[in-house]
Amino acid sequence: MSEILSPEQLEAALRDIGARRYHNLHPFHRRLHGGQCARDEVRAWALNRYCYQAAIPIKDATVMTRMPDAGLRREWRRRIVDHDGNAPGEGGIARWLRLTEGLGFDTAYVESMRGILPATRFAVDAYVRFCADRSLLEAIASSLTELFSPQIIGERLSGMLAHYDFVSPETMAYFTMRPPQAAQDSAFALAYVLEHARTAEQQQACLDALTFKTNVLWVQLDALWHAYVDGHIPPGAWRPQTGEGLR
Ligand SMILES: O=C(O)c1cc(C(=O)O)c2c(n1)C(=O)C(=O)c1cc(C(=O)O)[nH]c1-2
Repeated sequence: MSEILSPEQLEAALRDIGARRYHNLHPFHRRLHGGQCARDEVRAWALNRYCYQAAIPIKDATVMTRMPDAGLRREWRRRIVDHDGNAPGEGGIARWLRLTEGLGFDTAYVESMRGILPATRFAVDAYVRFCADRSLLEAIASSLTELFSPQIIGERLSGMLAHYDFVSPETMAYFTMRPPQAAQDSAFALAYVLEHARTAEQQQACLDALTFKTNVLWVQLDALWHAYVDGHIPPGAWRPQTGEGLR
């Protein structure tokens, strides 16, 4: 049986997973941030990523149903408001739609999710299901990829604004708002995991949950590359050549 890690060792092991497996290492992100993506590749990325964004508050509502403690729910519900806002047109999802709109998409088409890659759907569904089926501790640990997101978002914002004339600070506003929210959310989730993962089994389950989540993010980029860089677009997914979904 493996040894129980100290909180410091557990944190180091979690951060090591990020260093080795987070999607900033994926070649699609290098291409996106480095300015090598064609406009349709950026469009495909934003379209597919909408599916992830739209599922996050559903995931967080699912996590909240597992929380017996009002204090914990009060903390967690902020995540839902961050994405949904308190009124139409506010919040992260609305800001994401400003990006897809700025890239030329019809918003109703994006919201319909008709053109989403099957792998995106499967990965996103797997994340929501994971948070429904596993322990609360594992569900919270699976959100810890957000420890690593402020850095990638910073690289994305500066890289994309420098390289692409079809995005602007206004259409990329999602990424200006997100890092402080992610830092606050992940600090809370990390403190929770370090406090509650006491046995070696629980600690290993948290490490596995974070590994699972890095895979959720990674396969979405694999699928984008296969479809839109290599040109193997699956049946039913968005086809740039047809003008489908574009205004
Ligand atoms: O742009 C990114 O690379 C990135 C990564 C992640 C992540 O690491 O899961 C999230 C986000 N963005 C994000 O915007 C977001 O709202 C978010 C919520 C969560 C989560 O697991 O609860 N991850 C992420």
